[in-house]
Amino acid sequence: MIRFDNVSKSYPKQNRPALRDVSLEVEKGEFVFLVGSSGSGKSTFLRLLLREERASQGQVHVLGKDLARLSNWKVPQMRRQLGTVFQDFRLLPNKTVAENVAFAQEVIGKPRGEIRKAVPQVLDLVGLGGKEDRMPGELSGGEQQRVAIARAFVNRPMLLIADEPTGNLDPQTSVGIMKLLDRINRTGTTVVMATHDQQIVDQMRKRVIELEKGRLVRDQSRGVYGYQH
Ligand SMILES: Nc1ncnc2c1ncn2[C@@H]1O[C@H](COP(=O)(O)OP(=O)(O)OP(=O)(O)O)[C@@H](O)[C@H]1O
Repeated sequence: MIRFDNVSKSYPKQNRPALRDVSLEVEKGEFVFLVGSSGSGKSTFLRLLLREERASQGQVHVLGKDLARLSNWKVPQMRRQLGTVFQDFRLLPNKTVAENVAFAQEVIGKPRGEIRKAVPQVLDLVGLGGKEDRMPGELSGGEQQRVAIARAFVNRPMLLIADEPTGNLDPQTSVGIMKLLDRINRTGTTVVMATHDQQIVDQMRKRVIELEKGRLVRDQSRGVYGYQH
């Protein structure tokens, strides 16, 4: 699903790389937490997966494709197989819950009939049945994140990328969101989630990858890497 081979990423005018010599693999169906303090490189890692950034060195493979060799016109096609969820939900404020979710299908040209069927199904799955016609501003943070997850999941992505999805939520609401992400993972969707929330990481008992100053310093399921401070 994901393979990083000796990946480094340097941004212009930064005196140290955001990622340094990172190698790892994530298999289909895994649930992986990406942890590390602020500035450790988590968002950079996720941006490389989405090909919003390109590696300075090494190879990034996603869904079997070497992203450096993927032509620009093929990037949207690759991204269609990925779902994304962010801390700030990123919903369209002037569209209803159902329209927000439908939009993800419209942009990839799904037929109307299919959209009409899929949207209520996925809203039921995330626990928002009956709220189809609400506007995002009328929902709690947890509900807004459920809409965002429904939107990310409606096209049945192979890989769901979540960047601090519980960052704006209280602990109880966060637990509900994590249960939902776990359910989605159990349908076969691989999940990679960056988080600062140690409590969630402890509760969920999933694979944990830790970055520190751009280096991979811990991969819980595969032993400790030999990085010395
Ligand atoms: N677009 C950019 N241009 C220049 N430097 C960047 C850019 N994005 C990130 N960086 C730098 O790269 C390093 C890693 O940042 P990154 O955002 O990947 O970390 P992070 O672990 O996601 O942090 P946070 O938890 O605060 O979101 C930091 O030193 C940051 O300043």
